[in-house]
Amino acid sequence: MAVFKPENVEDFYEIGEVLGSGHFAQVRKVHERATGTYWAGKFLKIRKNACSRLGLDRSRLEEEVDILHAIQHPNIITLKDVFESRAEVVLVLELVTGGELFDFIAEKENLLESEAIEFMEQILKGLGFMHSKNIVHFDLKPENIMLSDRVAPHPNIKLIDFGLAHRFHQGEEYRSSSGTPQYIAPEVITSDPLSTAADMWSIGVITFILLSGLSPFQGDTDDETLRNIIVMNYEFAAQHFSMTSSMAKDFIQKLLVKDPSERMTAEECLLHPWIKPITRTQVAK
Ligand SMILES: COc1cc(-c2ccc3ncc(-c4cccc([C@@H](O)NCCN(C)C)c4)n3n2)ccc1O
Repeated sequence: MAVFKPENVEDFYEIGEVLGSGHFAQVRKVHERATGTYWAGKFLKIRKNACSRLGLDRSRLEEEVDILHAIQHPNIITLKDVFESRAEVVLVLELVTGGELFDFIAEKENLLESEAIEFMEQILKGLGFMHSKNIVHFDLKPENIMLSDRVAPHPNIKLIDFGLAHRFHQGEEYRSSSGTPQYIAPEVITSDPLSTAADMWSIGVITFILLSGLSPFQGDTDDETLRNIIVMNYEFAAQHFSMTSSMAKDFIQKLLVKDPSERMTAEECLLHPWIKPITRTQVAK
């Protein structure tokens, strides 16, 4: 069992304002007493025993911490410290101040293709790095993609929330029904073995949203959304995609593929002409 620092987190950090909260977790701004640096503290309630339904399972949290320790990348949030008290664990994380990509899109409705490409390239670099270490996020969505500084001309992307992430071991078969309906791959719904390809489906959905402001499979209920995914019921509606390049639509179509083995990988996405246009000299050859 992983051992986290038993010291009181408040001996080292002044606890500040709430940045956001979820079921069993709250994110707060924290001020490091020794250096004056600001960080983000993710405060998690941990189940007191296996029978309790209140709080998060500790083994799940240990996997999240192991994964965060294993992936140091400019486009993935950095974990600095972990403290544990009676029924609470605190992850001290790199603070990002640009908010969620979700809010950035909401304010702009949809992005220019050039802006979407810049964001997508960074997301794919972080994802490609994770996948190269056999780590899969399993909950990619605009809310879990944050911007370092939204007013910067080229905001830096940070992937967060590895609460559903999994590190695959050689030959392991892994199934999970967790995730957010709008973004989950068909194989998650049908409880088939999962792989890094499940993240690539989510990237297809996120790209569709970045360019149109619409969610390709969203129905009036979660059941309807899941049905739409299984039957691949989506379209590039003319009124929302009339100005979208054919390359962008080709990129999405090569990700929203039912067979996981046929989907583009993160590395293939980074070489797709929508992300990496063929240069004049390449054309001349
Ligand atoms: C590593 O895992 C997480 C990191 C963070 C994180 C890391 C750094 C950081 N700097 C600022 C914030 C922040 C700012 C406003 C709201 C939130 C949070 O409540 N919403 C994040 C997305 N949500 C859907 C998990 C987080 N964060 N959040 C949040 C949730 C996580 O599961």
